[in-house]
Amino acid sequence: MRLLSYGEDGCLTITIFDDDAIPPYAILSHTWGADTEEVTFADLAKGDGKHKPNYKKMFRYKKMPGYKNMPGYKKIRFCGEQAQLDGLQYFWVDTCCIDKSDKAELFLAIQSMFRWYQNATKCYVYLSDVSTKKGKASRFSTEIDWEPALRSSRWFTRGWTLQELLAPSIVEFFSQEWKKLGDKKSLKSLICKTTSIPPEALEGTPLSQFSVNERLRWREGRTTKNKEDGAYSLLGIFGVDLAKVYGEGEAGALGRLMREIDTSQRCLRDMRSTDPCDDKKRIEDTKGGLLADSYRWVLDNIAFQQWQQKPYSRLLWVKGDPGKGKTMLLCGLINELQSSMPQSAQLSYFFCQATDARINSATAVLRGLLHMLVTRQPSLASHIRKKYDQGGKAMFQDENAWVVLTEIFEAVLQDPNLRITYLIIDALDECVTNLPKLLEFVAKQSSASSRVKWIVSSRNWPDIEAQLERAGHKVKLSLELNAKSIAAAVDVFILRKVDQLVQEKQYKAEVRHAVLQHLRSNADDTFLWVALVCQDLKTTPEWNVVKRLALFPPGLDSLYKRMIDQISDSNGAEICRQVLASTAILYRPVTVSELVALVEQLKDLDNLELVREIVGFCGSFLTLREDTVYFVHQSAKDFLFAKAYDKAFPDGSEAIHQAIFSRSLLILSKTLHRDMYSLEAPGYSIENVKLPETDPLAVSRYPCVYWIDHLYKSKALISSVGGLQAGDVVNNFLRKKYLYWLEGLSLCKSVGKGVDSMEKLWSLVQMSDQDRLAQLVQDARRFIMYHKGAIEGYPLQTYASALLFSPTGSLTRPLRSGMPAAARACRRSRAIAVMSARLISSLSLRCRTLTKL
Ligand SMILES: Nc1ncnc2c1ncn2[C@@H]1O[C@H](COP(=O)(O)OP(=O)(O)OP(=O)(O)O)[C@@H](O)[C@H]1O
Repeated sequence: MRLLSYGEDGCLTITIFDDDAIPPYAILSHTWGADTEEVTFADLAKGDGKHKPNYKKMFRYKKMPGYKNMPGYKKIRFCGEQAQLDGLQYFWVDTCCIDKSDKAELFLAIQSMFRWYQNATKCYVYLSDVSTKKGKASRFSTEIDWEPALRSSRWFTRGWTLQELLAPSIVEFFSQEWKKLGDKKSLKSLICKTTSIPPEALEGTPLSQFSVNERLRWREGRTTKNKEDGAYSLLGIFGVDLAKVYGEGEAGALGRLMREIDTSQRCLRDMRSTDPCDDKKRIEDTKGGLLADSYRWVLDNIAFQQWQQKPYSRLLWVKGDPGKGKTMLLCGLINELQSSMPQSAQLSYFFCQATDARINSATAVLRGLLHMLVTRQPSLASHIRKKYDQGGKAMFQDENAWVVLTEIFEAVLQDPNLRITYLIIDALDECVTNLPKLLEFVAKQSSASSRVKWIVSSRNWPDIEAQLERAGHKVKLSLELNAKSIAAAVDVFILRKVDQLVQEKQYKAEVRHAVLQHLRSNADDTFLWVALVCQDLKTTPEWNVVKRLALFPPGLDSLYKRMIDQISDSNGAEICRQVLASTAILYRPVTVSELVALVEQLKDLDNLELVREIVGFCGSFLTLREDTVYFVHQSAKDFLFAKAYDKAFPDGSEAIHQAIFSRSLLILSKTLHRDMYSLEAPGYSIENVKLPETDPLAVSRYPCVYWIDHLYKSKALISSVGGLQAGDVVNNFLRKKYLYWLEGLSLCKSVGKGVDSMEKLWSLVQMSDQDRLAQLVQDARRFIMYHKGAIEGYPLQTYASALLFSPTGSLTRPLRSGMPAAARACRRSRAIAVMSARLISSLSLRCRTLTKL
């Protein structure tokens, strides 16, 4: 990048900087005058022919006094002097910092322009048609009201100035007399009215959060000298890149731009497995809301400060026992970093949760982090597109996904234009799939770039410790070693919780005192213990509170044991146990209606309120948020498996898996049928599918995606007792419902998961010794693998191209989705008639055209 500066002798100098060594600079935004008026790069370089631009090293151009008489020089001087006033040595002006005679350089500059404006410390808008000192002044002042002139300034009508307004964080407006009129913050309402750009876009909300149509509307009424620039000036705003083909015309350039935006949005959609912002909100909400006074201690912590301030400290590892507040601490740190970091920095985070299959694997972590990074800095998408344009959506999901994602991630971290970046991963210990790979990646990459800082959290697991030990530049923050700070934070938490109880339950002073005392003496610096006790007290009448306190022993495990004993001794013990055990083995949290459908014992309860009540009885383990059932905490689930297995699963967890598998197939057999969303046309794209008001798949989504996982875990197929029977059930289902199931998977956007599930089923039947079933499964597995793309994009292609292009000997082909033969024949002849009519009309049109020619 070339930058201008004034030497001590007052001469203008131009210097070239490598991308990774660009000093702070100011940037000018203006409208171009006639070509003869502007100072060009050639004007500056004139007479200095022996120096050719060289991007490798810095060098200086000698001053040339000739350009000083040019009108365009005034704005260069303005920019330089204003930069000096703001303590900035360097500044950039497009008229003379780009050598436009060099086409390659010009194209590169167009590509880099948004970033150059974005990275500028300040952007000065020079308004040559706005004056503060001419025309009619008021009786008391010589100044005139410049607002009308600003509103109708030419600056608001040009194409390129749109990105110059949006990209930099600080944009200051100046009149032709170099008088400051305000900045984009103080002039926000005037700018919004003039441009119809919403205030959030001026305040730094990432542009990707505005719809494509909305961003396109911002350019209405703006023009550019070259027609194609109308499209090229939007590249940075949409975070895409295009080859510059001057001569293709505006429509051609806009058409290419729209196609590129479309592909890049599809790529981002395909990569998205979750929205970590939503996960963060949900987690905070499920855990009862974030209390700032209970995490702020970390801001004064030496290890944290060392990580924050020292360039060589790049990885902060927050470690602690269950319930010590790590997740909430990271939520708080994210908030603090977001509000204190410069606008040019960015933050990407991910919360692992073992209970949720979407967010408990190493690939999900990388996908989540990458997605957030690219949304914040769209230019990084080029690293993903290189792979995506070849491999499509499959590259995020298939067996090679980890390899591909790590390659992309490494390229992103090495990108010289990567902004200062904070990467945060919570609960590494809850990454169920491929944790060792993730740890190795973090350990290696955390020292790869000085622009990237990491925070990770986990329990005190020796395996994690051993892997992270390999990372250089790391700092450890052990919650146990900061017992004093944690104790104080837990005390604040206790006070807040007790005050809430006092308010809600109107405790007398002595009850309040007793609760406070008990919590303080038994909490053992564990937030979770306090939260669980207070949750129980919420449903305890005041007269019984003091007595009940004795039932909460110190220590998380003792508390959980007490809770499970209590459930076992209650009237509804069996139904509660079923609900608890089923929720513990489900692959994701389910809604109350889904739970009713999946748990046999609940099926006769037609009143959902009763089911919510039952969940409430398991209240110390389960919690309801937005009608979805969650475990109160991972440690509660861990306790059931590790320390109360016999009580929760007296017949083994396989029995619960089998029960859910059976219910799943029952639900699917009842609800799956052809064209469940009435799409009708085989060409109906999944992207246009809207959820019907009453979703026929509402309770079938979970079974659709996970029935094979439950079958697998139940071991029913390979059991010597019920193996054959289970085989028959599967055989029946596949013969009658296989194609409907594929359509269902497509509507649930889970065809990729379906492919993995069929692999699992295939490996299972191979162990089962059931040949007929094995042949059917192998064929069905091939079918989904070969037609994955078509079915994924167009649910009804399951019955069209997928069947049409499968071999005649295929076992899946005759399944024909259970449609009676007569109806099939009738449908086929109708389809043939329609196709023939279309063919004839297209042929006759071509004949007419040929005759005319
Ligand atoms: N800053 C805080 N504000 C509000 N609540 C908090 C805070 N810190 C901890 N808690 C309470 O403590 C509970 C446990 O905290 P958290 O889930 O963060 O622990 P953890 O160390 O991540 O546990 P684990 O390792 O078992 O996942 C939360 O559910 C919440 O109720």
